[in-house]
Amino acid sequence: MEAAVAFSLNDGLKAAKDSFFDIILTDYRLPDGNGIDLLNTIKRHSPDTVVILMTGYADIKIAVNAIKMGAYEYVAKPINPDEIIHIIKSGLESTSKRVEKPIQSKSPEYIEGKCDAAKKVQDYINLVGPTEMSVLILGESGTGKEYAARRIHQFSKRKNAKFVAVDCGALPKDIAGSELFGHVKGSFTGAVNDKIGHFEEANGGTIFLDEIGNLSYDVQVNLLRAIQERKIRRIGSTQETSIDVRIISATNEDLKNALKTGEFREDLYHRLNEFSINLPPLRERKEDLIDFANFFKDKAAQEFGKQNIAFDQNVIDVFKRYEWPGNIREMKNVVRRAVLLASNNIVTTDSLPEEMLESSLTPASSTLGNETIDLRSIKEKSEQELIISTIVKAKYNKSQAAKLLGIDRKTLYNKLKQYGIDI
Ligand SMILES: Nc1ncnc2c1ncn2[C@@H]1O[C@H](COP(=O)(O)OP(=O)(O)OP(=O)(O)O)[C@@H](O)[C@H]1O
Repeated sequence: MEAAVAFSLNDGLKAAKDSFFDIILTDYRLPDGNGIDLLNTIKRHSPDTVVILMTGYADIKIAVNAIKMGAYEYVAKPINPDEIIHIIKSGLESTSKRVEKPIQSKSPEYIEGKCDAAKKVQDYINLVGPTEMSVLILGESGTGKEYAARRIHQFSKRKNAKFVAVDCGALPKDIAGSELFGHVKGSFTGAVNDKIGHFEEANGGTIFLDEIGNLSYDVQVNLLRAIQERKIRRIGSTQETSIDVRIISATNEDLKNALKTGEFREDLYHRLNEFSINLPPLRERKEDLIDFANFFKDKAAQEFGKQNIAFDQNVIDVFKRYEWPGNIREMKNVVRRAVLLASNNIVTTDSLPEEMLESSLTPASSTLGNETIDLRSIKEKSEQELIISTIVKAKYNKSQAAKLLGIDRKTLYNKLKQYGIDI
């Protein structure tokens, strides 16, 4: 296998135009653009190329978005060689599987959760599943909207028919209509064959439209017609085909604004939203956090052939304090990576991204708000920050941290208590 190196977005795109790449590793920040620009162009011209995005912590939200736009994986810096090799291998395997894999995939294992919000979600899924209602699932990125949609499908009479998931956010605008409704040969440049769309493919089953906020106005019009008339017309065709598809859609943005500005059609919104379900972010699912962590740990252990892996208590503490902006998906990635890196069967904070440790340690008292800042509070604030960064540096070993700070262990504990730092 050959590798090519490019140092800018333009050089990378040029190389990708000249030859086919199985896999592309790109930084998010490039001198003349960013990795998302690269991803967009690559996915358009070469959908089978696996794209892996490398990113610093501050870009994690962008990275989560990148996954939705078709990136195979994102890797937080600093890059660990074992980890990147593993990801490249599984990325390459995924392309070879993709060729023969039908779009409908078998239902993944599902954690219901026991916190109140999760129980409510489960009750709603049980209730609405067997009906024919269109369901709109709301929730931040990575909260499990697609998983919930599959669950609804499983609880429906359509469970033996197809569940077709379409990420509307990843559909290039100019081909979205053809992807959803199909086209006939010659209807536009590039339409070299007749093609059935996702709606026809899902006939008799359920279609899951993720990121509906991204659908262009034209596609919204066609979608509304498909719902109202239960018929679709392939692009370039005069013939209509009857379809019987249940629609579940999802969005992680507040559509209210798009409705107000007219970017999203209100009539379509009401058709899609006969019933809505709100998925809570992971940071609000404290009771379920450890169940998820253990679930992903066991899965990763199985994947990497490791046995009896356990979390160190400090890891659990960090998990509980961290905000999880990428929600369940982020946890899955963090745990999978940590299990891969774990030595001696214990996942320690050494295997967590450093930035995650730091951000989970910000003490509540560091937000000084609009209070008058006096010399004492400034001194105390820098003392707190120094204590925290030293504890992180000492990998949570408090004796070591005390030594580095030039104080004894007891004084360190007193300071932690005084500042309310719970490590
Ligand atoms: N209830 C669950 N049980 C087990 N794993 C889950 C559950 N919910 C989500 N996950 C895991 O989290 C990942 C992200 O879930 P999913 O793709 O459903 O999120 P999403 O909200 O649709 O994300 P996006 O907004 O980015 O499309 C899944 O791949 C799965 O591994």
